[in-house]
Amino acid sequence: MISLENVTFGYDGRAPLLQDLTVTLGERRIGVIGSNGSGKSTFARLLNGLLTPTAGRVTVDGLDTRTHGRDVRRRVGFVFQNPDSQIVFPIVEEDLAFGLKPLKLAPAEQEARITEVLARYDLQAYRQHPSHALSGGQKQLLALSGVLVMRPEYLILDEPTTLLDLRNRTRVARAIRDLPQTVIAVTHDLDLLHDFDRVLVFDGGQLILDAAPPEALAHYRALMTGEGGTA
Ligand SMILES: Nc1ncnc2c1ncn2[C@@H]1O[C@H](COP(=O)(O)OP(=O)(O)OP(=O)(O)O)[C@@H](O)[C@H]1O
Repeated sequence: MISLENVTFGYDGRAPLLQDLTVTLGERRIGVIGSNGSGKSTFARLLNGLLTPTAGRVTVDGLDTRTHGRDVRRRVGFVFQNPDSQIVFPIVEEDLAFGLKPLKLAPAEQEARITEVLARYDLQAYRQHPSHALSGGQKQLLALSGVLVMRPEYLILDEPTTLLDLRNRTRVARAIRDLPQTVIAVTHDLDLLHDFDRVLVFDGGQLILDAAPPEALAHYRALMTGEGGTA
């Protein structure tokens, strides 16, 4: 369970973006939507301690992100919006192996995990390939694979499908559906959210609605298009 208690957060020298936010995230599939600049990525980064609150606290299974940052980041995997911020090694398999290092797995287990995740996203042929020479979508899949291979208990995805074609978008949607972990996905891809358990809608740094997908998506569509009523 991830809990935010009276969380306020502002970037250095700026007025608070999020103010006095209290919310508990326990469902398996939680979507986060809202206009550009509404605070979604900031919210996501608070969930694994990449950012810490200016006031209030965020806990993951009772661990405070401020005081237990390392433990929290081990439990909560984060896939960045821009895969280039995540891919650090020049060769695909090295990049996957790097994330596994701290887990100190037996070599056979490490090998099995890497092979499985590459197969899942059709990247087997790119195992020895330079990471920087992958296409944008393949990089997004590699960034996701690099986190999945560590099997964190929670997974935060910031715009996981922006660069993907329909086949890969479907793959990622299926992966999200089938993963046993809690997944919190920030997205503008509303189709992804239809079978989610819960959707949070942000606007101007405020959590304006916390509801099941039909209600949240209809509200968001009306907000964005200026049309009242349902979607
Ligand atoms: N590192 C930063 N330093 C200062 N301000 C920032 C920083 N990152 C984001 N902001 C500001 O905080 C606000 C919210 O940004 P955030 O990235 O959380 O929005 P978002 O809802 O994820 O947007 P998008 O849909 O465009 O990705 C914006 O006004 C943005 O300019």
